[in-house]
Amino acid sequence: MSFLKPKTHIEQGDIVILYLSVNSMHAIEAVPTIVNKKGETIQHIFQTNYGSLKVESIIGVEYGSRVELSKGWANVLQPTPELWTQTLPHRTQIIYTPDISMILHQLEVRPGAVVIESGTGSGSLSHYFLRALKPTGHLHTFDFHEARADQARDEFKRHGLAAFVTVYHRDVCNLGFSSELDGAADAVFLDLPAPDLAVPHAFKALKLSGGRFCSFSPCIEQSQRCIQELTKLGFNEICSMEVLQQESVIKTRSLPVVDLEFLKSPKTNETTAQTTPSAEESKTPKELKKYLTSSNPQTLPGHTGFLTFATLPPNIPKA
Ligand SMILES: C[S@@+](CC[C@H](N)C(=O)[O-])C[C@H]1O[C@@H](n2cnc3c(N)ncnc32)[C@H](O)[C@@H]1O
Repeated sequence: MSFLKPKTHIEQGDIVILYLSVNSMHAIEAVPTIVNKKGETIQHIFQTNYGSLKVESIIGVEYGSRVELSKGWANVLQPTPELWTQTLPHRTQIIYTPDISMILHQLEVRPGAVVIESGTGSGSLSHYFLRALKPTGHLHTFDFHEARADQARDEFKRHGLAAFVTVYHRDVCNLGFSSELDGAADAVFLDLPAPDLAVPHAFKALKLSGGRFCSFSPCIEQSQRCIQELTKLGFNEICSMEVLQQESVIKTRSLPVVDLEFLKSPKTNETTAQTTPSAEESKTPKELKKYLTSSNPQTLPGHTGFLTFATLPPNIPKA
């Protein structure tokens, strides 16, 4: 139940983030025993690069504390959607925090909002929707892959979020969202290979008072087809964007400095020979000076997908 509200201490059954470093984290379930592949109940020992952890030992421990591993130590953290995205079991490609921040902002997801999502996938984005719309809103999430829908439903239950989400096993492109949801949604989000096929269903599901739409597509052709459908149905404020991270590395560097003082000297025919250094000389660095510099790192996170946003204005007839 560790996703539901802030807690001080780890309780049995909590999902706990075992934080070794910024690039090494694991999500573990705080239970003393587990069932192995042979069906035997065994003690829950979790292996890390810094040795093993007897999981029973963290039950009752304060969140944020440092715990001993057999060859080092780690911190035990309460999970947030951001930490979950970095540690969740991948059943599909997932959406990551930079794109998700833009999605939540543009869809104006807030407490009380009714949001429709498809596909559910690994539930990465769903956890952020749930945090934003609790305690009075609801997430309706759809996936046509039955095992994924079941796993997501089970995960939301174990995370204490079941009251705020309904998981459906359904092909939304062919069958649409449930008819009970017609005119019910404040926002619709699609992460599908053919989002254009689901746009008419999103149109139906949005409230008569209007709402926001978003589709995430790795390829621009998918976005183009989606935009054609949105335009036909009367959506406006249509906009496609990419969230790209541009990092700057700030460092003090020692750089060779060419002495350009000679440029200030008056150039007379007589003195030029003495005051102006030869081309070779002027290229020679005279000394190293320290400068505070800014540059881009060698590698930057690149393209993830195109985010297409649109608004359904109020009172568009849905005949
Ligand atoms: C890339 S994953 C979604 C990942 C998710 N946004 C996340 O962050 O974890 C796409 C999902 O869409 C589902 N899907 C594809 N076509 C679908 C359809 N027509 N109806 C419902 N689900 C569909 C797939 O089964 C898959 O689980």
